[in-house]
Amino acid sequence: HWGYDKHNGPDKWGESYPIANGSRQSPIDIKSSTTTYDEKLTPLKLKYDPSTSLDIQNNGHSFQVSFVDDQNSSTLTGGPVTGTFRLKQFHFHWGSADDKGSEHTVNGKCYPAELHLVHWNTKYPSFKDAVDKPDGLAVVGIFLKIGADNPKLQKILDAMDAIKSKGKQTPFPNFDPSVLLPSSLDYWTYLGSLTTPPLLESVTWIVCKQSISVSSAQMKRFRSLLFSGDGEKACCMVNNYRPPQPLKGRVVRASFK
Ligand SMILES: NS(=O)(=O)c1ccc2o/c(=N\O)[nH]c2c1
Ligand SMILES: [Zn+2]
Repeated sequence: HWGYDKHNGPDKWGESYPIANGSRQSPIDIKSSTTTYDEKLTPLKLKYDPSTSLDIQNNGHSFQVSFVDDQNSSTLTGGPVTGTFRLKQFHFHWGSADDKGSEHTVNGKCYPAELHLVHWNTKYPSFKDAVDKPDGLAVVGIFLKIGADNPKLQKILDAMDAIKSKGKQTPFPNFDPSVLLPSSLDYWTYLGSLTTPPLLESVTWIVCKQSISVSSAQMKRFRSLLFSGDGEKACCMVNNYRPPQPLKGRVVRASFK
């Protein structure tokens, strides 16, 4: 099964998922000097209802908070997208140390972690129907930068003891993902893919320019999660990020000057 170590990691994914070498793969390095400001880009509108948060789980390659998505209660509209996208889940990617861990990079700079808020296009009946369509998903990426303890992460960190190993899940009610958003929603946007297998080229990426903070101590707690399941040889969940992929002629637009 795919993973992030030498024998099943990103360099090997192409053997089972040939789209790994496709024309719109993610993540990418965002070279700010080659992005183009697009005045037609409207502000991102994120409307989240905390009562839609459901549970938090360790799925063996990250941990994710899932949301009830049978109504337009938590949505993304505006920005580069047309129509209404529903929040399905959010998750993170991080490194084994503070000098790496993000998937997107900015002018070659890595961040210690990256948050992904995953939304699906309601022109399709469900996430499963949307996940393989070229306009199926919109993922908001937010960088985490080392700084002061971020109190907004506390609820997530406190739930980690209950989901230490692969397959563990626990209720996670009344969580408002808005608390994880940076103060400015200026963004870069480009057409890309899922950054994990099946690497489907269905994502409109919306990467925020402004990061949120996380402390080194808080990052250490992310790294205490396990890729492995109970009874398996313990393997720390670290470096669960795909490196930047070729741009292949794509344009990255900026919502800001
Ligand atoms: N890491 S990512 O590109 O945000 C992402 C988002 C949703 C996803 O669903 C997946 N399999 O069903 N992989 C995946 C990756
Ligand atoms: Zn992700």
